[in-house]
Amino acid sequence: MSPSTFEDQSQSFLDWFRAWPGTTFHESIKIQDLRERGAGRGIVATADIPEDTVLFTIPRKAIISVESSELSQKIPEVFEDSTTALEDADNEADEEGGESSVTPDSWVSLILVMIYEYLQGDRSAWKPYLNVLPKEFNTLMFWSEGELAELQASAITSKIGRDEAENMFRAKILPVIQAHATVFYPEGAERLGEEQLVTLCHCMGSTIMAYAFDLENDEEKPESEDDDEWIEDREGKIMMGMVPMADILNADAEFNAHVNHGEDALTVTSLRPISAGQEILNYYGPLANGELLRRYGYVTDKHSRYDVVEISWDLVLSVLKEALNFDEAAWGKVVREHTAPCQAQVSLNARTNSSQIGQLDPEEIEDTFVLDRDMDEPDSTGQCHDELKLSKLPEDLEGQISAFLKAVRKVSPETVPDKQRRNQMVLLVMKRAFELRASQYPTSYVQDFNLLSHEKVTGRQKMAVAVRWGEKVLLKEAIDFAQAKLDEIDSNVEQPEQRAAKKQRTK
Ligand SMILES: C[S@@+](CC[C@H](N)C(=O)[O-])C[C@H]1O[C@@H](n2cnc3c(N)ncnc32)[C@H](O)[C@@H]1O
Repeated sequence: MSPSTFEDQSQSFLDWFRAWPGTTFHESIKIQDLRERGAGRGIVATADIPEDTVLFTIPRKAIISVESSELSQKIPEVFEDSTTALEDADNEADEEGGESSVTPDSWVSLILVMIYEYLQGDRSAWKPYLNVLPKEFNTLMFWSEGELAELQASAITSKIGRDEAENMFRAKILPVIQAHATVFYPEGAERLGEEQLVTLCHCMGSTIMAYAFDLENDEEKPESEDDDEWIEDREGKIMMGMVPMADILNADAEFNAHVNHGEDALTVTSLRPISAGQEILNYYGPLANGELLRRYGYVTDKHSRYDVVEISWDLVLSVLKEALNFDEAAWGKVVREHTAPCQAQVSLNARTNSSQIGQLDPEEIEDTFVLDRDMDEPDSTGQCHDELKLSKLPEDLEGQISAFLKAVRKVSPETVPDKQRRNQMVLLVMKRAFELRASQYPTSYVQDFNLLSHEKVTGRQKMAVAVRWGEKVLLKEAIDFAQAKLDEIDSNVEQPEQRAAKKQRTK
């Protein structure tokens, strides 16, 4: 019988883990209930731990993957190369949120394996581990319309892809399960209906998104084709797996442990001394809070260093249009000058020359720009040292506005008389675009700050406010930064009276 309480499940999972040949679990760590702060289970130090200590070891055999699950032996044709039913021509499977380094096949394969193991119930070798995997998720895929609305103008709402994921499940997962029902369902087990299967696919897809690892080959070993069993021998298709215990670790943008991929086992080691009571933390990468929420269903203060705001070129164009105040004919001419690969470009026959005169191939025009702080990643001990501050504006945006103003100069030389004025206009346009972008969020920076600092919001709403507030902080920094640059230009520009005084002195 399955253990019923949270603690019993943790204990039975730990006992099961220890029973695998080759596992280790350091005596100074324990699995802890962290639900009070919304972090599920985690692993905490019970005594001081020195740097470079092996905290636990997971033999590769204990990992759930296409290699280890008996499913791939029962229906090998499904997991075989090229002719397989999983072959993905249109990359739809990636919509569940897969990394670009991980092919859709890896996702589909692991979802199938996880569904198979789940349906086996007590017969699965991983049952105690499956028991501690989540049944409910805070990832954006599971938020209601009302909850998503709390994210306001954050671009993360356009990246959830629930429908695309569902289409992929129906196209690639359900047919395999239905065609091999006798394999997937143990004898006498109740068959799931289509909607139940889709729900199960969502559950497994989201578990994989938040828990699975890319199974790297042994880091020390040179790559060789023969014994490279952990990397599929298809281009860039890294195998994914569910790694028991490594995925009980929570994570943050500053962390103290690292998962090493060895030949026969994965080991988790401390990157620096860890004091008794401290949580052992892994690292998911330099993710903005919006992205962390989408993939993992939580946010942290430390991840706000990687926050991003998307700025659309359409918004920037609207600022340019308002600022230039051209009539429609002149505006149309500028837009054509800016974008069309016109005669001048053809005769110049060189991209550098064409961009010098403000012309860009329509395909070169960026639709969206990303504003971020371009912060360094943590050092080798998992710590960050740089100051949380925006230190430059998006260069690609600056370049595209500048190219546009060169086109303006061609149509109306007096509007952009020289380089200095152009630089000033670029900054004015960026600043205005950032202000307009901030105004797309219905609440202000200050209102959100009050909601958070006075604990007026909880749960999903609190996480949504943290995401949108972080984006507003970034926009405010960008507005202030552009203004400081404008002030700098102003203080360097000689006023007519200064020029006259200088002339007088040199007489
Ligand atoms: C790999 S699992 C870690 C173990 C997980 N806490 C559990 O109970 O199974 C990743 C999930 O843990 C949670 N998590 C990880 N790091 C967290 C953190 N710093 N704060 C809150 N929740 C966190 C999120 O729900 C995330 O999707």
